Amino acid sequence: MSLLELRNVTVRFGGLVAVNDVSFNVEEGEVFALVGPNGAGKSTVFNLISRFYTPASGDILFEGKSILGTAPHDIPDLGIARTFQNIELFEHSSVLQNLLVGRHTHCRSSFLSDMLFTPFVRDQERHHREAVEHVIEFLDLQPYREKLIAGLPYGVRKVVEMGRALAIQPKLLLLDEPASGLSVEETQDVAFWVEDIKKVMGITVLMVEHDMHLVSSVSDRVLALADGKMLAIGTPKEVQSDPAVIEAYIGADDLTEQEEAAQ
Ligand SMILES: Nc1ncnc2c1ncn2[C@@H]1O[C@H](COP(=O)(O)OP(=O)(O)OP(=O)(O)O)[C@@H](O)[C@H]1O
Repeated sequence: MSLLELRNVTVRFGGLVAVNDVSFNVEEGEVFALVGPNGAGKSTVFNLISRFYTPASGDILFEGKSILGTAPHDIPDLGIARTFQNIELFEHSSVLQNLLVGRHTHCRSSFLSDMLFTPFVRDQERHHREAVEHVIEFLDLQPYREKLIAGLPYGVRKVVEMGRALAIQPKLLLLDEPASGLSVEETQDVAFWVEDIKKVMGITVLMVEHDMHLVSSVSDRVLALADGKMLAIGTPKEVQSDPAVIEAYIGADDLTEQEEAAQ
């Protein structure tokens, strides 16, 4: 059984087919990348798995069960955590607080047990702390733990965003353009984190990424999309040399050049 499976998924926005009959499986323990030119449907696929969107047809299975009946706020409870392209952190809270907030979406205590601070709540609290401390250690965030997000460099915020998702201790981590806006050195760090998330933490990773160098260096398998359709699926090498993929990227470049020339 695959960890995640999309079966013939189609998404429409009015007359536009943003995702067109897409099927793929993500196996436990792999790093799987979604690539494709702008507007290919990558973010829409992420938003489907997060349950922000519901497909017009098809099914999405996590650990063999359909998640289409699961509300977006219950998705982390299944073991799926995500980062966002435009970092979504509490700007005026510390790194530690942001990571703890991530954990608390997992909290199973009731309002009454919280108020009474029962042994169950104390146990949960300790468990949350331990999980967060582990992530801080893992991502080398120790120097920033008490710092407010608002004062941190962009590259560190990206790492905190990843930490917030990891603090949930997910089975599947969705990384939405983890290298966007980062320098070459910072992107190399992301490659190391992704490798360690897979090898040391044993977490399966599904990522959307434009940086093909990063994609080739960390991904086990890649799915290329264009105009909502599947173009190719396979190892990074197989996908990069696929004629349909090359064509889609060249087509996209031509379009960008035409748009630039028209301005
Ligand atoms: N909420 C929405 N309402 C209407 N159209 C949408 C919506 N979200 C996405 N689209 C359209 O669906 C198509 C796929 O968009 P999507 O954002 O999934 O592409 P993408 O591959 O993630 O692109 P990028 O790399 O630029 O982020 C695009 O044509 C986009 O304009």
